[in-house]
Amino acid sequence: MAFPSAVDSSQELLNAQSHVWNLTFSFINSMCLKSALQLGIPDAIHKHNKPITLSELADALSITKSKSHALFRLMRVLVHSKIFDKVKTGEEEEAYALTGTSRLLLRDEPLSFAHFALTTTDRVAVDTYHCMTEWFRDECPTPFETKYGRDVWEFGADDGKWNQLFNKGMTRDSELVGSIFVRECKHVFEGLEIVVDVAGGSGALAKAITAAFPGLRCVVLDLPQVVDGLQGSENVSFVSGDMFKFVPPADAVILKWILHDWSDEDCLKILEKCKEATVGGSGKVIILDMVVDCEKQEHKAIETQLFFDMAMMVGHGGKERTEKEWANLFSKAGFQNYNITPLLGLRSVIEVFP
Ligand SMILES: C[S@@+](CC[C@H](N)C(=O)[O-])C[C@H]1O[C@@H](n2cnc3c(N)ncnc32)[C@H](O)[C@@H]1O
Ligand SMILES: O=c1cc(-c2ccc(O)c(O)c2)oc2c(O)c(O)ccc12
Repeated sequence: MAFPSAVDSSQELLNAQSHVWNLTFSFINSMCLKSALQLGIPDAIHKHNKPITLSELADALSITKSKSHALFRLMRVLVHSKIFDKVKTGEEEEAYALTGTSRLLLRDEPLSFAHFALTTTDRVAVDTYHCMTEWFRDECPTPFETKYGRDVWEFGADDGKWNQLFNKGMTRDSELVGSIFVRECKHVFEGLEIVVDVAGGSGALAKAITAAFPGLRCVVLDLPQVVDGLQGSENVSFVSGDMFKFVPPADAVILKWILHDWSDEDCLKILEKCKEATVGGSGKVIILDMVVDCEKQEHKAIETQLFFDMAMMVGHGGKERTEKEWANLFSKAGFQNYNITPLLGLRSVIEVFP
């Protein structure tokens, strides 16, 4: 039998096969996480107040008796991927406990990541990856459009369930990011009286900012399906509209997790509207997004950024950008200067000045 030319020993062949097996089954990690969230495993362990045994967990989740061995196997994968911990509670007995990761997955915690994980693993999003190959050969802007015949925002206007799931995931992320942003980046808000959060979703970031800086007013601009019916407050107001057409005037404009959704061409249009909005072009734009760096970061962080980049390509026709790509964009949009402050894990605050 002829071996492929790059594989010149049995050991290398077996390693290569194992590597391919691992990659082809990698989606199982996402699907096990999704199932754990849908079954409510993190919440059941939390509610138990101490490590929970398999049979206690099966009872708490109302698992069909004959499936309890399947639950053991699901938990084994989740312990392996460090979502849960397995601890000894007696001579023989073992029980499951939460880890730092699963604490973030509790549904009703203020900074829960559960809704976000349920959005990215939802069938609506996952099915688009099956269309990547078809998309490479068709004329559609994104695999999302190859699959659904319209873009993700038009889809959200039609599909209330997806719209709600997506917005809830974003809201929780903005609560998490907002709490850190206002604590770590006070300097960003100095001298500002009114800011617009462009495509600011349901206003979670605006609420965090105005709570931390009571002298500040924040206008949240987003599409009708997101902001219609939302109640403002003394310092937060909602405007329904299209950021490609009009951005309300302000001292500064915030764009959190917006520009990575769009192509360079669309980003230039958005930045142009933002520039016009900042008092005749003299205010700054505050961007919260990733700055990709494939040299300085460690392997897993790079992989996460590359996954995000694919998600942006598949879902939106957007991309994650390196500092050089950001700088290029700012210069083309007519800005003179920028300043990057790493904020939270993989994301940074980028202040852009006219
Ligand atoms: C990825 S979400 C980010 C939401 C929010 N900034 C956050 O980080 O939680 C992108 C947002 O852009 C909004 N959006 C998309 N197209 C828009 C447009 N043309 N004008 C205004 N908002 C838009 C979506 O409705 C959505 O809320
Ligand atoms: O994790 C995300 C996932 C997606 C997403 C949407 C539709 C899809 O079909 C898809 O495959 C992925 O959208 C995001 C987004 O728009 C953000 O700004 C930030 C994070 C995400």
